[in-house]
Amino acid sequence: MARQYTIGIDFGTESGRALLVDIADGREVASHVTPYPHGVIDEVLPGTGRRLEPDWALQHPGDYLKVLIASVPEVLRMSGVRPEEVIGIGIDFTACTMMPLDAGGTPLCLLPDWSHDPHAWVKLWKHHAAQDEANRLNEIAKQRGESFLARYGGRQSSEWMIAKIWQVAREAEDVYAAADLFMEAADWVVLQMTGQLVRNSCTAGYKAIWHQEQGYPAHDFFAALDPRLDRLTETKLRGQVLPLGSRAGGLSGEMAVALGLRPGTAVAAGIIDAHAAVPAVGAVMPGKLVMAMGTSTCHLLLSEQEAMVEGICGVVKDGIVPGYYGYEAGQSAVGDMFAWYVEQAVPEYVAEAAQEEGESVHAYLEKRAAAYRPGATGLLALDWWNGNRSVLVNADLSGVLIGATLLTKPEEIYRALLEASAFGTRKIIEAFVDQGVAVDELYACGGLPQRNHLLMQIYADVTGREIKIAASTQTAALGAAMFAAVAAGSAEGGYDNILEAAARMAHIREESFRPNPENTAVYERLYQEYLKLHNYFGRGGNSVMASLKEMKGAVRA
Ligand SMILES: Nc1ncnc2c1ncn2[C@@H]1O[C@H](COP(=O)(O)OP(=O)(O)O)[C@@H](O)[C@H]1O
Ligand SMILES: O=C(CO)[C@H](O)[C@H](O)COP(=O)(O)O
Repeated sequence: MARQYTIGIDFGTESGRALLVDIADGREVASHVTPYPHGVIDEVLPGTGRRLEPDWALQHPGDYLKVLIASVPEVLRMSGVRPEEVIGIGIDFTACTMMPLDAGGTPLCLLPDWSHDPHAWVKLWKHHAAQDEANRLNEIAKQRGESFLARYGGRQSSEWMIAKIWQVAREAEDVYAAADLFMEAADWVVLQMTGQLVRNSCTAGYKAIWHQEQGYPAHDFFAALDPRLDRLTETKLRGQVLPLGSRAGGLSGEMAVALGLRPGTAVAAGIIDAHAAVPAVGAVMPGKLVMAMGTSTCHLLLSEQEAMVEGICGVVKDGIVPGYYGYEAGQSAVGDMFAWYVEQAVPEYVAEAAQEEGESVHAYLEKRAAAYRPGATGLLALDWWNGNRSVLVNADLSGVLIGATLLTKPEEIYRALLEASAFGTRKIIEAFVDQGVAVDELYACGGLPQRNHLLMQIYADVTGREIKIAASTQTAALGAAMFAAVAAGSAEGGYDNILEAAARMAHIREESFRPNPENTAVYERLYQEYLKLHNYFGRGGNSVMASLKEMKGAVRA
């Protein structure tokens, strides 16, 4: 039988990558990465010289199209696969990464009238400047007893759709008025490929308070937030919400030419990047916690029950795999926090020594940090360099390091940061377990498990659990390629559902990380200290971090 392929495209924080996959067995035939030319725009708005305020993080939508146009033809060229052998294309995206569009579907930032206004640009998932709106939204929803809050761990995050839209309405009323639609970047790219205005149930469910049976919250909730938001859901958020694995449409003629594929090739509804990784490691049944570890970490878990778990990002029925409640929790800086240390804080001699040894600063520090036993550094950190996503859901929180002395070495601090991120994950696991949502096995995927073995061993030791590692280094793209095979359907040689696709296409590595009982015992004690710090700075009205942030804003203004 002729071979058939799908292409999964993973739109990450810094770059997008296309992966061409053989759907018979998930073999990854070719992949190609296109860095976003504009990267993450968090200091100066392009073309204007205008400085952005702290906590802003924007992107250029043209960069996403560059990924399509550069990487898709490239994987076809590298593999020699013919267009007629590609039966589907699927995308996954960071989320909530959203933008305002005009009535023709053009992002406002691409129009000369609006390009000077930061609110016209794509707000990346880690844009945290809508914290005020998120705080107010949470207060109002709580006062009104809105039942949706329980599905989001009790709080909506500043990273998500409604807070971000409300920030536009409050700070740039003209941009808000000019926006015909607000769209997730995932859905906008699908719109560009197919001409179909559809939304996917994954971003709508996790990021925009949409519920499969109840839809969006009622008008009076939005009106209570702000009269301008009154009809938001049937105007600027309109569009049919499609379940995962649906065929959003066929590739348009123009896009087919640009990408080198057949017109009409099935395009799947989009999915959040981290969520796409779940089928890609085969974790399609309850109790398997998948950690998508990169710039940030997303924790994904399936369950047969819906429970109120503190500070989770959300629980969405059928949100990852049909038939189960899909839970998401997360840490908003993981790789980013290590990168901050490596790029901003290590002394020059470390960078020079790493260069002399022909390795990256990460690898150099990892090797040296591995020489310490748990507890030997005397350091403890809170991993809140980009706020706390779970379980405190507060972007105003910031990083802490205690125990430093005149003798503290850079590799010890590096190790303390790795440990802090592991403690953050353990806290999340405990939040699930405390509510009776089972966590039986851990799976890790994303860039970090492949790059940093010490990190993974620390995670196994801190959580006291074995960690299985994805075989693919492109799990999100592989998951997107699986959903593409489902969107194509069995009639075209694809699959009828994601369980079938996962049974054939998912792989994990033979090697896993197992906890070392001696290390686990020491980490148990350190974790209890971590909890004290966590609760001191994160709960009970302690406002140290918020005050510092407020003062910084006021002094810089
Ligand atoms: N050896 C390493 N140890 C720890 N962190 C690393 C290492 N190498 C890169 N990183 C960090 O990993 C993150 C990138 O992760 P990756 O999964 O590739 O990307 P993304 O999250 O954008 O999909 C960056 O923040 C980078 O600084
Ligand atoms: O919040 C998210 C998912 O819900 C983001 O998509 C995710 O955190 C992006 O991270 P990364 O760049 O590490 O893939």
